[in-house]
Amino acid sequence: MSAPSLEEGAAPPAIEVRGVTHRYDPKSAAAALGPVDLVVTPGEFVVVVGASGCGKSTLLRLVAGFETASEGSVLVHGDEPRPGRAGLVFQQPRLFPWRTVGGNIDLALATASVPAEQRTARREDLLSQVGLREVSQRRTWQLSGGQQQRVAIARALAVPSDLLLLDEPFAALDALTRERLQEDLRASSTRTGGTSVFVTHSVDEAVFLGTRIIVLTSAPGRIALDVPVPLPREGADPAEVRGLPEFAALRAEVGAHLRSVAA
Ligand SMILES: Nc1ncnc2c1ncn2[C@@H]1O[C@H](COP(=O)(O)OP(=O)(O)OP(=O)(O)O)[C@@H](O)[C@H]1O
Repeated sequence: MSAPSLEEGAAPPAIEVRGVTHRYDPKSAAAALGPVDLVVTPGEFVVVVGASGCGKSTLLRLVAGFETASEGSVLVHGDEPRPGRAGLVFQQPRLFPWRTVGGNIDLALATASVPAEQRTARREDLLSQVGLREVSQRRTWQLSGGQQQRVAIARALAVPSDLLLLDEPFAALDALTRERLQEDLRASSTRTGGTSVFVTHSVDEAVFLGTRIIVLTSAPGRIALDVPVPLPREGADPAEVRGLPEFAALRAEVGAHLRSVAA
């Protein structure tokens, strides 16, 4: 028996967006997004930036399986996207306020069919990752905004998924908490090697978090810039990364593109 060729054995892309245009109103000529072509390799951390209303959330919703493209196709690891396939984090944490912090994580673990006997250890591990073990018994409404967002991130990580979709998850946070969560997310995505797509309005955040940055044009969003981020990740000190000349150069390049597509 001959060995499979590389071509046959090659894993499909994490995300494959081909010729996608999306209209929320099928009768309207106005598209919310597209046409867009985008292929994301497993392990990439893609950050999407662009003017308000250009279709960033629409792109995430198509990949999450909440919307079906009006034209073109979207595949996630070679399959049709379906809700529940990817971990999701939104700007508002959307927690269950009547449950404790630990209870929110437990629910996610149960929904993800993690065996009951493994849930406690997994919950404690996730809460440690986001620095919330000491507040496990509190109700979520007793937490600060930053803590609530960390619960939402732990909950997204509770669902074993190789794909994380994040829609402006840090937008409502104070600067210090935002920086701390950016550092946690950068480190955890480097450690786990999962694929992430992250939407933000902050160019700084895009350059710090991403391994690749996509700038969309104004509505309907098309890809105006698609650049790799040439910054160290594994074991890199966040302050040093932010101070590198390459960081400043890319921030200037992405900022200039954003201004030119908004003009
Ligand atoms: N559920 C919906 N029904 C109808 N139109 C929608 C819906 N969601 C978004 N739109 C429209 O689609 C376009 C793109 O919206 P989208 O939320 O994807 O943009 P965005 O880039 O994420 O914006 P922002 O940066 O302001 O969050 C906008 O014109 C918006 O009004």
